[in-house]
Amino acid sequence: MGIQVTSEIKPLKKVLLHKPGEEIENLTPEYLERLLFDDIPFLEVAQQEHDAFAEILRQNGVEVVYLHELAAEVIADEKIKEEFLNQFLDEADIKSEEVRKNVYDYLKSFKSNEELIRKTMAGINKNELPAIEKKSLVDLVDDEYPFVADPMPNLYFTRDPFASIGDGISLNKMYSVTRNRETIYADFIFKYHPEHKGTKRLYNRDFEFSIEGGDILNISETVLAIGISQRTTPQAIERIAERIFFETEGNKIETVLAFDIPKTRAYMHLDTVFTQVDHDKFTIHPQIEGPLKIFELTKGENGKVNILEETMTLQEILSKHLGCDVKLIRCGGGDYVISQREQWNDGSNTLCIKPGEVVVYSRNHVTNKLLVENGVKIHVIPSSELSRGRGGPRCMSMPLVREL
Ligand SMILES: NC(=[NH2+])NCCC[C@H](N)C(=O)O
Repeated sequence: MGIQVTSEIKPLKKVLLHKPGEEIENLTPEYLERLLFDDIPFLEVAQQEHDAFAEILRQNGVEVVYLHELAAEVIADEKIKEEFLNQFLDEADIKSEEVRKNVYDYLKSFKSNEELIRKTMAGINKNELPAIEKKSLVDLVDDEYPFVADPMPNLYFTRDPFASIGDGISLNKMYSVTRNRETIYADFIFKYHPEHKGTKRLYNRDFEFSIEGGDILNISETVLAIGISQRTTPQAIERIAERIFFETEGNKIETVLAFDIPKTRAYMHLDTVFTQVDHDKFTIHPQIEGPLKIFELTKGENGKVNILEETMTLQEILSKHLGCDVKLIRCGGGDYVISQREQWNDGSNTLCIKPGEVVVYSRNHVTNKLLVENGVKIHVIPSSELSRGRGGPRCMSMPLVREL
């Protein structure tokens, strides 16, 4: 079936996850900020929490597939493996030819493709490779830095490197250098995996401007919402609208709604400030109620995208495009301290698995109680360690198939 996602809430059938691995143990205080973490999770517990997340999904009829497994299946073909290794090495920012050669030999020595993929994700420490004789200036200067290839600790946020839209994907150009390498895996899966090759690309990783999956919400079959955020640029949104309206076939989307949101870490993606939990209900960051600046992009004449600017409250804009009176549930109930705390721990980032049923983090107990009071069924997962990466259940999942 490939990709089939036309909503945020219709019953989830198949989802892509990544269980955090050794990449988390390669975080050190010095590089936390650049790697977009605020703390170092305890891996063993993070993995237990992640397993609990996957188990709840399975118990609710969702097929769970893992990123490293799909990628390993792709590189079972020797020619594709070669291409993958070269791509990985090209983008790993390896400073010298000799080191590159050593990394290549090292990766080639892995017997298991899953372990090989895991290694590319985990990062490669200098001490895993044979020592080189330091001849070039760069080898001599670069002595302190521990890695020859950086870890990719944000991989467990599978929501961001690509996004399912209808029967296609947006293969994203990421905002940060550290996350841009994550999109190599999806690139190969959508190029070569038997179940996914040939999937329509509404955006591509070699396009110029950044866009991330956390900003992309399938409001309905015909309306796609995208945040103009710290991570996603207005240029990328206009480009994806052109691709949808004029350059690719079979799309049902008639309106791309661009939401102008603050460009700060607490608001990093659109899904950090609101997520849909039922036909007519959303959880939100209380400070996003608006009025907000919204841009409606629609198909115009002669290959031009029409843009209509409006100022509306979040309640008005969502009601208008869903065709019903939408209720907004405030994260933390709107109390300043509680909402700041719970939103920071992704209290408004829930994963809807069917209308009115969501997966939430245990630590956001005030918001969770409010959801229940509002008739939403919650599936609670442990959250001490996973939450340290600043992403919640929606960020940690990429739906591949939802019921139509
Ligand atoms: N869709 C999301 N909200 N993703 C959250 C990603 C968090 C990750 N540490 C980052 O900064 O990129």
